[in-house]
Amino acid sequence: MTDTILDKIKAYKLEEVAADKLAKPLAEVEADAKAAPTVRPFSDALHAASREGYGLIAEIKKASPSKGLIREDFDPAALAQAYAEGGATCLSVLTDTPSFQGAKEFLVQARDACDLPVLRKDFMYDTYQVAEARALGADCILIIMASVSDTQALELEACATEWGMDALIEVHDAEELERAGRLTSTMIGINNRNLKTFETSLDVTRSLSKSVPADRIIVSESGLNTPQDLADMALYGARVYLIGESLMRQADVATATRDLLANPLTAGGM
Ligand SMILES: O=P(O)(O)OC[C@@H](O)[C@@H](O)c1c[nH]c2ccccc12
Repeated sequence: MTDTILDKIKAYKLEEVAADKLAKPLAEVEADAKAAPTVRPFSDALHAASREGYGLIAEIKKASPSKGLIREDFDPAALAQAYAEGGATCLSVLTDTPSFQGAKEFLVQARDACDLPVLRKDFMYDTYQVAEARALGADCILIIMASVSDTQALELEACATEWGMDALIEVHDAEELERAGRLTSTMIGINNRNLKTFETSLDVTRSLSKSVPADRIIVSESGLNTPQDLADMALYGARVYLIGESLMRQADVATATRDLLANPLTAGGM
């Protein structure tokens, strides 16, 4: 069977982590993590925002494997400030370089420029990467169920908890959602994009949302463009959104963010 994009990413990521461990041993990363700025509550902020209106995790994303370069004029600090000004609840910063032209340094720059909690958006396999996330200042990590075993997911989640961080558990089908139920994190990200094919459809949130237990909060991820898309997802119980490309393509990111979040479908008004 030919490798999927996700298989290829996993292969280079494991090599990268092995090289990073040689360049900077775990003990040093842990020392940096202990000295890092205090954790900002990520999931609490989203819970609170989604009770009032919508919660938004706004993504700082320069490029992607499916779209190539998304934003030429790319300054993580300025983008973080624009997102905060536009009313984003949290930030997501891509730290993967080969596929997304991201960088670890972008996370540091974005977080320093605002008060928002920050998700390290990367492909996580090893608890070394979790300690590294905290050392960079991250407040939350991503666990992609399509790319890890149950044991790995549990290890990554436990490590995030030890460092005081939250975890966003990403799923794309019913089986992954079922596996996510074995973890304790309350944030379930339903990725509308299939990371093996890059096919994107909001039907993924429409169909999986009904199987998410009531004590979890749904984050609808990817392919969201308009206020109508958000209202549509809200009808399926998703009041928190992870959005990158459609905002990254705007000249005025603060205004675009504000416009996207205006007039939310009120909670209970369904
Ligand atoms: O740019 P979009 O279509 O708004 O999507 C954002 C985010 O959901 C997407 O970047 C993403 C979701 N899960 C991921 C896992 C790895 C890398 C990237 C992602």
